Formats: sequence, C-alpha cells, structure tokens
Amino acid sequence: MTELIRTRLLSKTYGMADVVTNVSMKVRSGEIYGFLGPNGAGKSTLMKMLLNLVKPTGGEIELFGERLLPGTIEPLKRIGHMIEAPVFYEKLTAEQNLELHCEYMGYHRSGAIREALELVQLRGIEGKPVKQFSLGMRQRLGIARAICTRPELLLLDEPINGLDPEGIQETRSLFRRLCDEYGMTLLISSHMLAEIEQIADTIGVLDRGRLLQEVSMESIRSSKTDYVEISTTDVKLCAFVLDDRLGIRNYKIVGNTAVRIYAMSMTQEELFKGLILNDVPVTAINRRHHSLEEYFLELTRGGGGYAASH
Ligand SMILES: Nc1ncnc2c1ncn2[C@@H]1O[C@H](COP(=O)(O)OP(=O)(O)OP(=O)(O)O)[C@@H](O)[C@H]1O
Repeated sequence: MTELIRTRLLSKTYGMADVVTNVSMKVRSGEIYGFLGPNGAGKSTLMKMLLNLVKPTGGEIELFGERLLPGTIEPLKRIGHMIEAPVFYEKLTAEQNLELHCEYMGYHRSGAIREALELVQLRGIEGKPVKQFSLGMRQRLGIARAICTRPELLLLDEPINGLDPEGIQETRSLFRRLCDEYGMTLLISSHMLAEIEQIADTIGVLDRGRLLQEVSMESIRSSKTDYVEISTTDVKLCAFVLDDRLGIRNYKIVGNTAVRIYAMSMTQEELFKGLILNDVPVTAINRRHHSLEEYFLELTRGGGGYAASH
C-alpha cells in the first residue's frame, strides 16, 4: 500500500510553546486514519501544516510521495479538507457556495454539486442562505465542499462536531462509503475515542503534540483486549503464587483487589485450582475485554482526557 501522507520529525512551536513535536506519521492509501487526541493536543495545527496553511518549525512532509515545500500546489489540489469550523459566504445558498468552490478549484464536472449535497443528506435547503443553517447543517455543507471535487485524500478536523446522533450515524456511513466506493483516503481527527474506534482502520494518538502511537485497529482488537481478572483480597500473595508457583509472569496488579493476566496459556479451571491449592483467597475469576478506552488511557497514563462518548 502506498503512503499518501508521510511526515518526518514534524514540529511546530509558537514562541516558547511546543505545539507539535517530532511527529513521524504515515497515512496509507485506501484507509481511514483516525487522529485521536484531547483538545489542544495539536491535531488542527498538524493538519494545517499538511495543507501548507501553517509553516512547520522543523521536519518534513511528503504528500503523494512528493515533498511539500512553501510554494507546492499540485498535491494540494488532490486534497479536500475541512479544518476547524467551516466558513461560508453567508448570504449565498449551499449550492452557490459549492459552485464558487468548484470554480476556484478549476473543477467542472456536471452534477458534482448535487451529488455532494445528496451524499451529505442536506435536505430542504433550496434557496436558503447559509446564514440560516444550523451548526449541524453547516458541518454537512463543510463536508460536501470538501468532497465535491472528488479528492483522493480528505482531511477532516472534528467532522462530527455539532451533529445530532442520527447525523453522526449517517456521517459515519458516509465516510465508509467515501473510502470503499469512491476510493478516498481519509484522515479524520477527533477527541472522542468512541467515534474514532468505530470508523478508523488505523489510529494515531496525539498527546501534547507527540504521536504516542500509530496502530491498526485490527492489531489492537486482537492483541490488547483480552485478559483474565482474578478478584482477591490478597493481591500480594496472588502475585507471588502466579510468579513463583504457576510460572505466570505477564500479570498486572490493579489496585488492592485484582490481578490481571494477559495472554494466559492455562485454562481458567487450572488457574483457579493452582491459586486455591496455594491458599490464595479468590473471590472470582473472569475473562474480560480491555476496553479500548482503558487501552488509550493507559497510553497517556490516565492524563489524556479522552471522552468516551458525546
Ligand atoms: N496561531 C497560534 N498561536 C499560538 N498558539 C497556537 C496557535 N494555534 C494553536 N496554538 C496552540 O497550540 C495548541 C494546539 O492547538 P490545536 O488547535 O492544534 O489543537 P487541537 O488538538 O486541534 O485541539 P482542538 O480540537 O481544541 O482544536 C493549543 O494550545 C493552542 O492554543
């Protein structure tokens, strides 16, 4: 798979503040890349650097295999974007706004505007000036503007902000369609893990300007989510028995009442028997899923502040 975006040690400082620090990321063709991070992590700044709207302080960017320089234009024509709250000509209609955009981009495929408005399901808007639009409608129109020129790459900054639950659902399936049917590659930022985990193929976690991890959802699901939790009133004895008597090393003590074993090779029955025979006071043994939220919170050592839901 080819990489449409590649950054190497990309950095941005504003005065004394390090907003983006040494970020090396890859977005591959045909995927939905979820860019996850709490508010203020530097997501918008990084996306603006990808679009040449903000000048990096250090590092480099490649788009479609071509180095992005201050005067670069061609690769940017292949990108649709919506960064922060979209701005429109308020007195014009949705259609007129998109017409102006297509004109500016030199894009003249007939039916493109109608199709984009239908894709985002903007309804009952004929003749209405954009100043009468709700936040959700503006967000939909922003997405329509980003996709109406059929870009190969879409950069969307917090695209579901302001949408109601139905709108979120519709937008999520639109993103999947754009990727699967229209062959677009999407980079979507969000501070909401619940949103990103449902749509992304790859997740990049940004925290205080640093990329903590870039990982496929598939590998998170298969390797990080399963564990067996022993509830006990004596975690120290339990850990000692696991280590010394049962040869289990990949465990973690959680507070004063639980021990978690990852990738356990013995059966639950064998484990239970081994613990009881060694006088560990076991109150329960359960197979659990490490929620993705826990997984990401652990990554940021609990300080990330991801919202699990809206
Ligand atoms: N032009 C600027 N001058 C000074 N500081 C800035 C500028 N732009 C952004 N920052 C700071 O950089 C940090 C990261 O901002 P950025 O908007 O990139 O974060 P974000 O992850 O997109 O968060 P949000 O979702 O809240 O926009 C913030 O602390 C912000 O105040």
